[in-house]
Amino acid sequence: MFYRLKTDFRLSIITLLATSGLLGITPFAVMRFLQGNILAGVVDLIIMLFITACMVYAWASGDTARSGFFMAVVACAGAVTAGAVVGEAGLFWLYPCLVTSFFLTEPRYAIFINMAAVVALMVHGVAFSSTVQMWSFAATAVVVSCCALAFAHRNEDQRERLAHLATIDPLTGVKNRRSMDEELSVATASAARTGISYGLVLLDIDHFKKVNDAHGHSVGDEVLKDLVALIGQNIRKSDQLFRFGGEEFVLLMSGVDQAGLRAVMHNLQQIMHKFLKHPGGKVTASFGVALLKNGEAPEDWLVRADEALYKAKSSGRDQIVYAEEVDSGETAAEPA
Ligand SMILES: Nc1nc2c(ncn2[C@@H]2O[C@H](COP(=O)(O)OP(=O)(O)OP(=O)(O)O)[C@@H](O)[C@H]2O)c(=O)[nH]1
Repeated sequence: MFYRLKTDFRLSIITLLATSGLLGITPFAVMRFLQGNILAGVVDLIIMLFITACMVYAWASGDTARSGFFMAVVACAGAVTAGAVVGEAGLFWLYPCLVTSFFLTEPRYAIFINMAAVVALMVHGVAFSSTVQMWSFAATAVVVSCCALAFAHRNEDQRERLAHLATIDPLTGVKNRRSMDEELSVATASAARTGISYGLVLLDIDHFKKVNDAHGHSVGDEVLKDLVALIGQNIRKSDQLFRFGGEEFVLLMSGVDQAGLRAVMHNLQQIMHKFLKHPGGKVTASFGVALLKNGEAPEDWLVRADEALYKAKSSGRDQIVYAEEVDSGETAAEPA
């Protein structure tokens, strides 16, 4: 539960608004029934019921876009009804609703909902004691909405940037290990559902420490960037490259069979031989390749590719080793 609240921003806003709304409205509902103002009490009850329904729907379905939209509509409609039924005192409820609209639903919907709420109250008119008060209310409602829009927009922007930073390797611009874990799970689930075959390549640059030691870390960084650019130019759009860590990368390919995988790997190795260089000469890499088995878990798949990579390293480096051959005990290193 706390995990969902931490990771789903809109769900947390829906929960916060619903909880504070219920806590805030309950005493007024009780007071109105005690004072004999049955209509206002029933309105409060209906609003509370709708708010609860929206929150329960959001938690149960995970569809926070729809429940957020309805929550914004319910909150604003409730505030308008409160203004219409209890008059001036009810107007204050609209302000928090105008602000939260922008956190519950898309800006264009929030603007529309907020405008509709303000116009409805103005057309009804009964809540205002004078025309000046009515226009002051309209002006302050617009100012509050504009500030909320700007704040929500900035907040969304920063959340997107943070999400991007959390999944991208800053040096090479490819996705990081965290994204890889997610994508491997997606791939294994998709293979089980659709039967599409997936290939996994673990690639490790050979003697990279020597490149750093001999030419400096910045040259090493350039080699990593060149490698990523080179691979990016020679794989399909649907293939994904991840930085596994240090000088190790993972290439995830979809819709490949054993023969296709061998052709791609051979081509990649040739291209690296031809184009990947540092000031002292050629840069080579070792590859561990594994085709996803039926029903295999992502961790086991990765372990097989890692074992193949280990074999490639121990067989002299600059080699491609296929996990199937390691499994069957063949000496599988494919020489350069
Ligand atoms: N320039 C640079 N170097 C890095 C980066 N990340 C890791 N390294 C270096 O990569 C080197 C990896 O060294 P090792 O693990 O010994 O591997 P290796 O020298 O490639 O040897 P083999 O893999 O056995 O062929 C270390 O020197 C790290 O400092 C990075 O982002 N930039």
